[in-house]
Amino acid sequence: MLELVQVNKSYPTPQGPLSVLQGVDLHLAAGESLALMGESGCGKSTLLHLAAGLDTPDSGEIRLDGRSLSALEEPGRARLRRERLGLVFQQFHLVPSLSVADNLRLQARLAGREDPAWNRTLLERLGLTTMADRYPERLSGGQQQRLAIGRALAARPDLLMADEPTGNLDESSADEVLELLLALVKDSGCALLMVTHSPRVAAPLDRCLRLTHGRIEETAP
Ligand SMILES: Nc1ncnc2c1ncn2[C@@H]1O[C@H](COP(=O)(O)OP(=O)(O)OP(=O)(O)O)[C@@H](O)[C@H]1O
Repeated sequence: MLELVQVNKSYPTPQGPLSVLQGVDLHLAAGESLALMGESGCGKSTLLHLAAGLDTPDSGEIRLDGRSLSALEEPGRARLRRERLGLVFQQFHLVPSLSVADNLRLQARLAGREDPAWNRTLLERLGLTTMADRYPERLSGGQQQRLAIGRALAARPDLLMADEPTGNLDESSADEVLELLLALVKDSGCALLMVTHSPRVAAPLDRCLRLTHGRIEETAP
């Protein structure tokens, strides 16, 4: 469902262009889960942002279900993100002025795909039912990240992209959040592309890729 073909990306710096991705090929099938690992600064977030259409490559092709992202202008890419992708980042990016329940349904509402029964199930599975009327500032870090995961899944995306989703949490909250994320991804049948530093986090996923010197290789977690 997601394909990257010979993707190159560099950033301008005062010392000249910094080449981050060099001919990256990646294929993710529907329903498959993939961990993306590599040293800090090797380009994992860059790759995820390109795959989500949040940034554009210098060259190469990125396709979602055979449709080229580069053929779309930003409004088209934004619509595709809203309707097909769920995004979870290390920072939770919740809307502080919206309650837990309203944060959860935000993306589904924007995608025109709100499902109250699924929202209730998500709140329950995430252990947030009794907190539905609270505002995010009154949630713990783990609860905030669970809510961010729920928001990403509420619109029933085909692909969930997560960038170090447990990176801001202590070890026991991280384990709990990860377990929930994987269970919900499995139940909803969506594909998962997850950036992580942790072999432990990567271990339960179907495949693991390592990004080294701008190139991708398949590896054991
Ligand atoms: N907008 C930018 N302008 C210039 N350089 C950038 C920009 N964004 C990222 N970089 C550089 O590109 C390289 C890759 O960054 P990226 O954030 O993709 O790495 P990462 O593997 O996700 O790192 P980490 O694991 O530490 O989050 C780094 O050297 C970073 O400093």
